[in-house]
Amino acid sequence: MSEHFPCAKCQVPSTNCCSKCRAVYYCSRDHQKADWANHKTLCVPHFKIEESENEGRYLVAKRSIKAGEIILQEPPLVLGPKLQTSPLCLGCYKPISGTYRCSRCNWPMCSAVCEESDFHRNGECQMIEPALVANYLCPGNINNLVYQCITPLRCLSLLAKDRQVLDKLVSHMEQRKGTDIYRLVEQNISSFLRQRLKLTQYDSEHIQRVCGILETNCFDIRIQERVSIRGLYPKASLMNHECVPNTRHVFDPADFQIRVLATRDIRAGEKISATYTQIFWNTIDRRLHLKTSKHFWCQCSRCADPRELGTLLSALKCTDCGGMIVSKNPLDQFASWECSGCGLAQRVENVKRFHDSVRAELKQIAQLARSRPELLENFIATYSGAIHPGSCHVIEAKYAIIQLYGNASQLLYDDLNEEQIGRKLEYCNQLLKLADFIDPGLSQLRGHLLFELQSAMENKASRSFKRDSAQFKEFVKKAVDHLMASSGILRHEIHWVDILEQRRLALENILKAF
Ligand SMILES: C[S@@+](CC[C@H](N)C(=O)[O-])C[C@H]1O[C@@H](n2cnc3c(N)ncnc32)[C@H](O)[C@@H]1O
Repeated sequence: MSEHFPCAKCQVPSTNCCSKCRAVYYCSRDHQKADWANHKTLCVPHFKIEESENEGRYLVAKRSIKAGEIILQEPPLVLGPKLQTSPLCLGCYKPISGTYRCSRCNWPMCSAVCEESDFHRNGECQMIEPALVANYLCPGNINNLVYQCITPLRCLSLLAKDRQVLDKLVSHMEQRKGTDIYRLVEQNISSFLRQRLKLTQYDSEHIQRVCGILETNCFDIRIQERVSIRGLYPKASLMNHECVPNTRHVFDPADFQIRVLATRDIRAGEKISATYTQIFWNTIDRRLHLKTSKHFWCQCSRCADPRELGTLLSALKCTDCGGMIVSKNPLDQFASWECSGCGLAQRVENVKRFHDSVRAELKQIAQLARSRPELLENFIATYSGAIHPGSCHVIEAKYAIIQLYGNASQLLYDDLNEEQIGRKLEYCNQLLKLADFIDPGLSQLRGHLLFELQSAMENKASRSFKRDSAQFKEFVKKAVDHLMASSGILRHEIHWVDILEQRRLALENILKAF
């Protein structure tokens, strides 16, 4: 995962950077010391922590940051299973086979190496009696609910210094009281820890606070398809939300360090932000999700603009005049909607109901799409007319097609016809234009879209090989350009490194053969 940059003193490729500013690299401590006289005037950290009444603490750029720069990198404070999880190893977090158990506490794990992992050894392993573990985790009948307790237990067992960092994170205790999640924590975690596992030293209020901190501040970390865990990070968890974020983050699979990267140039004084929602969701859905899960109403520039920065993701088509119906004030969840052409008014409840029904339809179709992709294509055709081609629902359907065509079994490039490949290319280009407004620069979304564009373009080239050699060469060159742009973004993610290299070699060979 570590990238190499030239040592500021001798230019030898190095992976160790100045821990204060992270802007320069050194091959050794000696060279770092020798360069200090030069470097000290330039050594300014990327960010500082500020605080406001409305937003709590947040990160602000202390100096200008270039797109692609690493803003911060740090190990997790706490790591563990999510509230909803299938049984997994508490060391490496891969699904367990059930044949190995920790020699000290009896939890199902993968191996002796996993049972020595720090979070397990210093957390639940010390706190739960092996006999009790056996009760709830008998082979072949593992009670998944027990896994909900692991990450809170790890928080409760932190050493004093780390506990101080944890305690400063927001828990939203007051807002959570009386909610479903509060009741769930009471039943499944607090009572379980105190009554079944006899951990009576922790009162219910304390356990609730820890669970609130986890819900508010955790990052989702993907382990493999359909398996993810959660992690708290002392500084990265202080990034506030914006619906057009200026960072993305990646996790090192070896030690789960987070690395936060600037996706575009950030000016000194600008907030350093992440997104807590799905990027294609419309304004109503994003704001409601943030209010229910993170307890704030987003007021960012994308939310405040009825036309969503010109993308019209949320807009509906007026059935009277064909104009666009948008909210009169998106920051007021009760405000009515109005057609910009004829002034026709719509109650917000009707708009929500319509969006909900279209979303439910798409969800159903998406489950069948691997075997029946034409359902997605029909959905796109229908709602491009009934709403408009840039509606959030149409965009999500197009993104689903991009991911299926050329990747899913039965829908590999050899299974597709030229029209289908043409549509994948068209959708990639449309979504890249959209990304320039809502997730610009070196975002993961743009990285994925460019990668998909590259593969579809290469396939188009292969198909034109016999027909038109000039066109073939032009398509391959385009594919190479898209691959380079995609590599510039995705090379930070370890599972992409080999894939990108394979594609590079494949395209190089195609060009050589030509
Ligand atoms: C992961 S924490 C971020 C750090 C937090 N601000 C703090 O003081 O510790 C998420 C919480 O920060 C606040 N927050 C994040 N983004 C915000 C925004 N754009 N506007 C208002 N509050 C925000 C909300 O209280 C949210 O639940």
